[in-house]
Amino acid sequence: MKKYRIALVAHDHKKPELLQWVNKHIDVMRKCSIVATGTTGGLIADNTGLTVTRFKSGPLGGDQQIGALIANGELDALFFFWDPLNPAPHDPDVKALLRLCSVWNVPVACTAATADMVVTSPLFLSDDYQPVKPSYDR
Ligand SMILES: O=C(CO)COP(=O)(O)O
Repeated sequence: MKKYRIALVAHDHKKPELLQWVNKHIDVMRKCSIVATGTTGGLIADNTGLTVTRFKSGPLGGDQQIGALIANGELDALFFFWDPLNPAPHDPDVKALLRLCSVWNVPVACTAATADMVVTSPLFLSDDYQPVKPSYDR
């Protein structure tokens, strides 16, 4: 079974929800190779024992670092619990990250409910399933 390469990101008010979600799916998470933005990654590593590769904090470029993974075909799914109720200083980066998921057909879950469905799908962790990678003529 291949190691699924996932990214975990949450804005501050959503961090408790993401941590709870990670613990709920801890067995699946152990089968994944996990990257995260800085503060999110620290929180998850400290509270779950999972190994997490931490990038910069979101406002300092962490979202863009994850975007680079997507552009390079190095990420299988993004779990991004962004905050719909509080403005982020780096909102352009947030939009850019979500946009790249659409550009490259990368599964992205922005709510715990969607994230539940993604990780419980038989396609998740499956060696057989490869999402169509769009090719762009430019
Ligand atoms: O701001 C973020 C995503 O846009 C998350 O960054 P932190 O994980 O460092 O809080």
